[in-house]
Amino acid sequence: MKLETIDYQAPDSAARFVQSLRDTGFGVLSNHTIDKTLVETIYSQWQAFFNSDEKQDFLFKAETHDGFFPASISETAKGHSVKDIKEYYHVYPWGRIPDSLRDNILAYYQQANSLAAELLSWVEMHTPAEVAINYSIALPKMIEDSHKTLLRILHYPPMSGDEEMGAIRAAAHEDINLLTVLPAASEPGLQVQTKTGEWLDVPSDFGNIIINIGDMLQEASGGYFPSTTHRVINPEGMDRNRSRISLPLFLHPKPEVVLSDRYTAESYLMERLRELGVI
Ligand SMILES: O=C(O)CCC(=O)C(=O)O
Ligand SMILES: [Fe+2]
Repeated sequence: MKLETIDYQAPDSAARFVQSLRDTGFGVLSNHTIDKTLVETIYSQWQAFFNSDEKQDFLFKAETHDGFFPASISETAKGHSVKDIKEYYHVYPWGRIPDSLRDNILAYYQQANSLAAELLSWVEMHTPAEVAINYSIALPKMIEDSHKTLLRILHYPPMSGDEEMGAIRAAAHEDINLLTVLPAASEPGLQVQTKTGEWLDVPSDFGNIIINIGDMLQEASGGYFPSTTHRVINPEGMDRNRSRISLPLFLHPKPEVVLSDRYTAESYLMERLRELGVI
């Protein structure tokens, strides 16, 4: 298995992109619509925010899940017992955002959300009829005006040397949502698991956009589109002293959207959050 980078502007990009999602759960796009300078500015602004004490004024609210999640309460991946080495901030357009960071991060949210809607229409277009018949509504419609789509700014701090045994930046997991869109992070480390169990580096050239399938699309497509396991490994050598910032947008349908005979988006999300121990 190989993850090749697909030129978003190429004539056959939609077909190649959807084939890549189908084969690996991942797709990597170059030459896309997201403003790279904006991403760079966001990385440096949020690095400064995570380095400051201001983050403590934005501690997440348990009822709404917007705001800052410190490393001490950050996630333990499903099936794992050791916490990930990360802290993060949840941005929703309706949620709390520090004033000085608001304009850029919301501009990014809009850009990533529109690209994601287009990519979902590519997925819809290249879904075989016998699978598409089970989509309760068109995939791009599922996320239209959704208040649930979440932009997470992740900060993986430099390694201190006293991390818990076995802890890594992000333990192996699958995403819960429909699709995840993220710009290649400020440092490498993201890996995807192949069908035969090996770990493959996701190309991390700055400027590329990485897209992966989440469990909700797997559920809605009756398993046709696989939600693949991925993780973020710890840096080695001199890179241990470096932080890593990444910016995944998790596309979530409106709560009432029917995913399958078994689940709506809301019932699916609640079940998964309970398993994660975050509600
Ligand atoms: O930091 C990354 O590159 C990926 C993070 C991730 O997989 C997640 O937050 O679900
Ligand atoms: Fe993930």
